[in-house]
Amino acid sequence: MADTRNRQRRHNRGQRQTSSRLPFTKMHGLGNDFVVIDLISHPASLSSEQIRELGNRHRGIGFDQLLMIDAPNRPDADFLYRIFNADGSEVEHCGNGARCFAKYVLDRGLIANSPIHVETANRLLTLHRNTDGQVQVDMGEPEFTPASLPLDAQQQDSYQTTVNADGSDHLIEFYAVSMGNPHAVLVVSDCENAPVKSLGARIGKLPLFPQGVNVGFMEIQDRNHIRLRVFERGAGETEACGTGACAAVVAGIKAGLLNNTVTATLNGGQLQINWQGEGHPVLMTGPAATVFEGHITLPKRAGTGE
Ligand SMILES: N[C@H](CCC[C@H](N)C(=O)O)C(=O)O
Repeated sequence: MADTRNRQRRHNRGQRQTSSRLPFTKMHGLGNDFVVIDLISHPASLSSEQIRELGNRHRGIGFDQLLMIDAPNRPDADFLYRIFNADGSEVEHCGNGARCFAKYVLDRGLIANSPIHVETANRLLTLHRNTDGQVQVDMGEPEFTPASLPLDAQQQDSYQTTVNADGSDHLIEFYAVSMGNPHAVLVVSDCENAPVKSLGARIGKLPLFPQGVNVGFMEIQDRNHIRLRVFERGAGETEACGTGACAAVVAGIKAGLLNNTVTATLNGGQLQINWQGEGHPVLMTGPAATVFEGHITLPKRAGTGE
């Protein structure tokens, strides 16, 4: 049944007519904010320039990421999930966005109930909305090979490099983790006062990371609690980063610093992260919120009389 529906959806995608008024929903996960558009119900295509303009917090709607809901390519998925940073770059994963994705499709009846199987650029996520409204995401397994980020280095348990920021050289040590998207995790003694914006921006531009990287600054409070701030690739420091929280906890567990279930406190609130070790997926649980609905007015297409 689902596959018949998805075959029809994929067929419709081939017939894509660009709508001139495109409905959107503004959502957030712990203050990491999103514009969500449903391309199954409202076929449209957006250029990276249009995405950048929509992401502008003064001239557009404003968001950290734009999330697109579309018909899946895989027969074992209910939906396709595409993610674009505010700078217009398309990326592989967004954890806070996945929780909002689940809320969106369930609230609108695009699917009757959990579990929801969601195809991304490089993995299959499973989303469950709990009775308390929180959403649990099976984020897939972390990867540590340099090629999985990518990271231009030989594989090690941790990496060291020198970064120039704020006019001086900083020798940094970081863990490299892929959650489908790349993360460099630094352990710091004082998260509140860490140079997240200056150092995060510089690390993100290092040639070590040919496709950029999300930079996490993790303070270990005890074996079950961390404080985390993330300078995100393509968005800057955000209120929260779901994949960043997963990457940080995985790095801490792998380094023997954390237990298997950790509460991560980000600027915008808390996420529960669980990882049972290599060969297991990372489970992330947290909230999702809808803020408002609106319409994007797209430029009329030449020759269509729209
Ligand atoms: N900036 C990330 C994508 C969004 C991740 C974040 N918002 C999350 O909740 O995981 C990247 O370029 O890989």
